[in-house]
Amino acid sequence: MAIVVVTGTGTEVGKTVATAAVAAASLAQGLSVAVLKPAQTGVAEHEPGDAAEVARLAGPVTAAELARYPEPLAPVTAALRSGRNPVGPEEIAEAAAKLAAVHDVVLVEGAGGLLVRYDEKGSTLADTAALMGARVLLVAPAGLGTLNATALTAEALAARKVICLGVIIGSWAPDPGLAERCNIADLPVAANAPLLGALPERAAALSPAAFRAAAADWLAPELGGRWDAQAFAAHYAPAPYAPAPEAAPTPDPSPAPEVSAAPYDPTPQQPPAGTAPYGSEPQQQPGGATERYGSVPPQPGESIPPHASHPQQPGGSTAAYGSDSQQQPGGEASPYPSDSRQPGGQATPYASADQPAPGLPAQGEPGGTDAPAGGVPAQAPPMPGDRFSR
Ligand SMILES: Nc1ncnc2c1ncn2[C@@H]1O[C@H](COP(=O)(O)OP(=O)(O)OP(=O)(O)O)[C@@H](O)[C@H]1O
Ligand SMILES: C[C@H](N)[C@H](N)CCCCCC(=O)O
Ligand SMILES: [Mg+2]
Repeated sequence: MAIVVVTGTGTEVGKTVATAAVAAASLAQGLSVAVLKPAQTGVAEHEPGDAAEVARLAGPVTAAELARYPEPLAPVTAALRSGRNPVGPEEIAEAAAKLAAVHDVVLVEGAGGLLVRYDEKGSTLADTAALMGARVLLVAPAGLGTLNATALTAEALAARKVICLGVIIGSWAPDPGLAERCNIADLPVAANAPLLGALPERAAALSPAAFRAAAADWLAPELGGRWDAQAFAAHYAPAPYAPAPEAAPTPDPSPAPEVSAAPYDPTPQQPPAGTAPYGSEPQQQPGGATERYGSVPPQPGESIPPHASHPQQPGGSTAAYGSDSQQQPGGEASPYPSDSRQPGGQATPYASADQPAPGLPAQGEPGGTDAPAGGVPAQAPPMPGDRFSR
């Protein structure tokens, strides 16, 4: 009934694991699920491919592959080198349509990123999604470098008028760094689509039973889960930016250099090594602080609101995506809260930055799936596959 294409910012970002989570959440809702991996590369004939991995983790799905090429390469390259036929968008669309006729949800997992070539014409998964009129889930890493790849993928989708349902973080570490924490707010901006989930780093290592029990904790209600984007953002929000205190001036013990009255030399002087050559030397501020952006430097004790002009979600709020899970009080796009509390002082289900979020097991804990999902919005049971066709 609904065909959803799962792409990523690249290879090895967690598309298969995310596909398995979406499949598991759908199965738990009583939906029938098919997984189609049009071109499986880098896997020998006797080995399980990505579709089989989804079935292992998620449960009883129909797992389909159209072509398999042993070398770990882009599909068209692997096909040509192996002497086998490439698969193109028409063949993929036809197979997906057949599966969609008898399943509620069909998840089509690409190979690598969106613009990887499938055939000699240069057809890509993006072209295939456009041909099928299917929506796309984008799996992205959390860390530094993800924003550019996410924005590029979003642009490529928009250029083909393909709708991105949202972003899933393919692997969320128990000890995320500053970039990862900031990217919770920045990824939806880069993608121009909401954040719809985050899979814990060790998700694929869970037993199938633990994976199935926890999958809904990692996915937003739009994907059949109970993951709360706002609570997740509040829990992991980084501390507001605070400039390092200025170092107290230290007395210079060396004697002052003697100044000799040199005769005037009219030849141009070379700038000292390390000086910017283009006349764009940042202005030096009193006190030695370098101000690059022309704004007034903070005074001691004055704090700067983090990303005060952070752009809002499309439409000024996140309601455009059929969920208000990311909406902030007053319709503001998500700022970076400075503590782990919900507006109004209510503690989030994420007790502290040191505690794993629900469904995100701590190191060494098996599963960790029984944490309460306090504050989770109630979700009406969807019609088969309808969440993907809004
Ligand atoms: N959340 C996770 N927990 C545990 N392992 C993970 C997780 N995400 C990814 N991995 C591991 O990282 C590797 C890449 O993940 P995955 O196979 O999902 O990537 P992919 O985006 O599907 O790549 P491909 O382009 O080959 O299809 C796999 O070995 C997988 O087991
Ligand atoms: C072998 C690998 N795991 C994927 N199946 C194929 C990834 C192709 C990536 C091509 C590229 O973007 O350079
Ligand atoms: Mg994969």
